[in-house]
Amino acid sequence: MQQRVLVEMATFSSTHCPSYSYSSSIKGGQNQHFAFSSSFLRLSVPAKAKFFLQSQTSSYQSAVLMQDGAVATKVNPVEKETPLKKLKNELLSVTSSEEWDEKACFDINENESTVSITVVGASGDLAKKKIFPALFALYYEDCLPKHFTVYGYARSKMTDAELRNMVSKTLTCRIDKRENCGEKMDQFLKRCFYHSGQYDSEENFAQLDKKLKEHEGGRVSNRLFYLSIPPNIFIDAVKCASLSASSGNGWTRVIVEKPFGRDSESSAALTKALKQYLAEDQIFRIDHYLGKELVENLSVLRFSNLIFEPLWSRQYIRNVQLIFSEDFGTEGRGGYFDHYGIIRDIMQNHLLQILALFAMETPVSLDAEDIRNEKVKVLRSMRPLQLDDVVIGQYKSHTKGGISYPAYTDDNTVPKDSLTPTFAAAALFIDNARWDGVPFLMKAGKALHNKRAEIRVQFRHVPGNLYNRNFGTDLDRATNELVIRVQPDEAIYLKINNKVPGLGMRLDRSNLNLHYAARYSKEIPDAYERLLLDAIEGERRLFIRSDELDAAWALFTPVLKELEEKKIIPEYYPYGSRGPVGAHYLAARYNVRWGDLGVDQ
Ligand SMILES: NC(=O)C1=CN([C@@H]2O[C@H](COP(=O)(O)OP(=O)(O)OC[C@H]3O[C@@H](n4cnc5c(N)ncnc54)[C@H](OP(=O)(O)O)[C@@H]3O)[C@@H](O)[C@H]2O)C=CC1
Ligand SMILES: O=C1O[C@H](COP(=O)(O)O)[C@@H](O)[C@H](O)[C@H]1O
Repeated sequence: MQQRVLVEMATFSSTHCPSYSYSSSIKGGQNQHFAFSSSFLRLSVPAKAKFFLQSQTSSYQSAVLMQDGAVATKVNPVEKETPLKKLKNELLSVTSSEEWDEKACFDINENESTVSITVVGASGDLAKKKIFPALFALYYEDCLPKHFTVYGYARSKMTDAELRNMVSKTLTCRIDKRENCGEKMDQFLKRCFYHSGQYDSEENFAQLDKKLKEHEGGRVSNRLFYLSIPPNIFIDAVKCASLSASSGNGWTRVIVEKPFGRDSESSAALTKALKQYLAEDQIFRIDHYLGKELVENLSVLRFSNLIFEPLWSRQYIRNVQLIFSEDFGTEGRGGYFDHYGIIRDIMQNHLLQILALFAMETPVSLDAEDIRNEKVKVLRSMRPLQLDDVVIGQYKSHTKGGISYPAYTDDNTVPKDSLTPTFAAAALFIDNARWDGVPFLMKAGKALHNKRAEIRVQFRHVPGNLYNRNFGTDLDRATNELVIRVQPDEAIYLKINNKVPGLGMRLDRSNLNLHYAARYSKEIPDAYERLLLDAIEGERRLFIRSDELDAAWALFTPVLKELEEKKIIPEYYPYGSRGPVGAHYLAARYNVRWGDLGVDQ
């Protein structure tokens, strides 16, 4: 008996979804922009056909091995008219017709497959603020498959109409495309439903399953569960969703929100528990910073510009700074935050992910596994953070212009004697040939003077600089600095020295500036849009693999334990200030000045 495998083909057509392109991730593909389309072909074929398909990179631009040995192939869009016939003929040319079962071959076209997206924790903050608006934006941009249903699931009692009313208050339209917005919203809301249930009730999830099946109407059903719930109930929800509401004939994927544990042990326990119910390739651990436009652009900047990559090492780079600041406090999330603190909330994930993309070696390809392999390697080359290399702070109340701003511990859900840091600065090092000795400084804080996320790359001094005397004693001011402003007001600018026009010889500092708002009229999509679309597409590049997570926790767990065991008291800083002065001393120890605090930022 021949071993049989499942082959899945998706034909891509040029939809209106402009924000999405697969061209970059397809080996041998041309630079075409094409996007999600739900036309699938699923075949049960003899195993040898699988290898045939994988070799057909000209007709089938990529063949990706999926769970259970299935192969997902993406078909060249120009051939989208005849995928079934073409594939069948080509399969027949390498196998005899009796070898494959005609009955097991079925065409899952637009009318026969569906995607159900269940937002678990639909009544919560993240669902309202980010997930429903992102789903609507995808719908508005024509990026969702033809047949999709959105289900809200939570314990709160709500009717479909009440959910729709709640969701409608959060939806906005793209600034540059307001046409038919109201109409589109109504259409989207009609596809949204609600089911009330407990997170640990298989019975309640079975009821959800029944409702999903009614919407799926016998089509091949693909199901995405977005766990937008507190971490202590992740496992219950995964267990119930997987046992009682998995798809019977399509894929089932689960997006898991951070925090993924609070140290190495709890993270490993979470991974182990998740893997009781899901395979690794069904788990999509989200770090929404990876979906931000300028974070995605990091690889393009590095690997498609000749001028940057040669400079990307200890030879030319003096230090790298990863800076996150928010101009508001924990506001309503104090209960969650106090258990985690800023190092776990921002540094161990968002900033470290940016660092990994910034510092990794060139991946073999743009495939998810190749990129994630390189990220793991660089994380594993890093030295665990030392207590001496960390400064922590906590905001205290402050009155400015007659307005009084609260202290962190004024939050009712935070213990009055909490030592949880709301600010931290840290110096990290990568012990590999490229980065040996280069400090990677991180700074993250809440209730600071501004809201910003950026990467600053400070280059070395020009050796034997002919113009040294024009700079005075402050040579640092004359060095080049590359700033990648992730948010707000996305930009990439390079600080250079130039001559002030005129007869004299005065030098000036100027910015070569790629300012996104000036360069592109299109609004930048929210990170959650990109990530949701990727999860629907099965694209894992921007999600965290379990070994990445282990490596990330290994760097921070010892110092987090030490801070807690030694009950290190944070340095208090006023709400709305630039944070504790200790951050400057830490940077100074490595001859660094924070770039965001200079006169010409
Ligand atoms: N909010 C944000 O900005 C961000 C959140 N996250 C992560 O996303 C997830 C969701 O966040 P968020 O929406 O803020 O969370 P919420 O605290 O708003 O919780 C979401 C929903 O879960 C249910 N819930 C809350 N507490 C409990 C509990 N103790 N036991 C059982 N159910 C509970 C509630 O629904 P009901 O009572 O109706 O069942 C609530 O509406 C969390 O893991 C969070 O860490 C990550 C990044 C940013
Ligand atoms: O994950 C988190 O991120 C937000 C900041 O996200 P942003 O996209 O608005 O920059 C932060 O406020 C929150 O504490 C943290 O959990």
